[in-house]
Amino acid sequence: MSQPKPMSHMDDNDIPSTPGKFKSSYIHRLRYNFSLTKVTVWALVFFGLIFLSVFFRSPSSSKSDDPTRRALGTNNWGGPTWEKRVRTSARVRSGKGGMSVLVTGAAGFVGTHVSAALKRRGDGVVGIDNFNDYYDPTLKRSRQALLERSGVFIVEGDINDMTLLKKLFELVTFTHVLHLAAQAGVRYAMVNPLSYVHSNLAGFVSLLEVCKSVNPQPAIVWASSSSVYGLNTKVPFSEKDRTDQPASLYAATKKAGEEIAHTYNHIYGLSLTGLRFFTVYGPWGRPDMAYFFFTKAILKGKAISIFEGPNHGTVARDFTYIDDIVKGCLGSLDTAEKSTGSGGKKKGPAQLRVFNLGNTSPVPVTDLVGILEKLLKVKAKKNVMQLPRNGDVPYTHANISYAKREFGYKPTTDLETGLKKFVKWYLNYYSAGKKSSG
Ligand SMILES: O=C(O)[C@H]1O[C@H](OP(=O)(O)OP(=O)(O)OC[C@H]2O[C@@H](n3ccc(=O)[nH]c3=O)[C@H](O)[C@@H]2O)[C@H](O)[C@@H](O)[C@@H]1O
Repeated sequence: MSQPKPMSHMDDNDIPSTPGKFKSSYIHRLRYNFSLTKVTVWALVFFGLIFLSVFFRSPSSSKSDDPTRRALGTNNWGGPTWEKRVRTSARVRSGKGGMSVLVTGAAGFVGTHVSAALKRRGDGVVGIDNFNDYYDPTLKRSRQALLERSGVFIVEGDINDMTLLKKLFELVTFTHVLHLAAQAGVRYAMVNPLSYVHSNLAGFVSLLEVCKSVNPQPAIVWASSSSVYGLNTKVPFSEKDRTDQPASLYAATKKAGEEIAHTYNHIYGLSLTGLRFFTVYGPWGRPDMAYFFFTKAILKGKAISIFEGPNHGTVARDFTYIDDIVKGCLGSLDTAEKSTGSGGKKKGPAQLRVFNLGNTSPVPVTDLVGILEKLLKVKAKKNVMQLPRNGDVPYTHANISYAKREFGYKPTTDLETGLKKFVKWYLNYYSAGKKSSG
């Protein structure tokens, strides 16, 4: 912005601010003085308001209402060293002929496990994650360190940043995208609904927009959710069952994601596979999930709320162990066909699939608590209460025959075995490093 001249240097020949109108020097100076004072006053008011809004904003409102609050350090990318790290991480192990995968949400629970598994078998992997603070970001940083040690680089950025996504595709010819970045959690959707729109809708569309334009287009495998079955009562849930009655905004955004996937497949020839995960649990899991925060509360002697259905009905979940989910993700990636479009144009029909990835063995939440009590050797303080109207559904149960047929998906870990591994990790992680469990 140009600065006003100092008063002493102003003369009658100065060009008036409104062309064509003469202003005397006196009036000009008077106006200049007056407007300078006005500008100063308004600037003070403006900066004062910014100061007040920053320092007196209530922590709860900033945490719950602003979806962008979760985006931390999204501009931390670029430069020759960064580009080299991206390229190195994406490199397929020589002689392997494997895939090169962009994993979104790579510092998340499922993202970390699948990225590590891909790298182990020789595929190239580049992660992207915005490290938001929906749950303890130090856990995400620990997962990042774990991946770093196995040679996976996680780019810090948001999937809504299309410039960043385009840059990544400029640097690497990704054959596949495993899209796991999302705002997860059923109940939090009532607290911060716009964060679901930001990540699960806008973020997904941004990613698809970039994928449809690049050449060659990658095949995309992405995380939907068992919650899309919503109020469906026909069990076990089959991919053919209705999914038009979501019980939470979270479920609605995942269902919308499935319809958006259909559109991008139809118009642009993108190969798209949606995975309906059923309550995934295990080591390095998500602290917002019941098995995780129940463990923490039980160990601290704090009470836990256990939901039950009407007339003391059982609330149950088809809890699925992380290793089984990893196998399902790898199977989906391995059987994903190539996208058919190029230059943003469809050249022929492309693959469009949706799979249930569950355990086919629902367990009541009361049994989950019983197993945790046994493993932790501590009696839980239980508050049994009616399932609140918070987006939770009473029951989930996956029919997995489609995934079995397509890529031999066969879960092998029962809840007790899986929780044993989780508890072992939990005790080790939170005691060894003296980390706080949030
Ligand atoms: O299957 C899925 O698609 C979903 O699985 C989980 O959602 P949810 O099954 O509700 O998992 P939790 O939040 O861990 O709840 C597990 C069970 O514990 C119950 N619960 C939860 C919280 C609580 O305080 N008490 C309680 O009894 C819930 O009603 C539910 O039956 C994940 O949080 C979602 O991100 C995921 O999409």
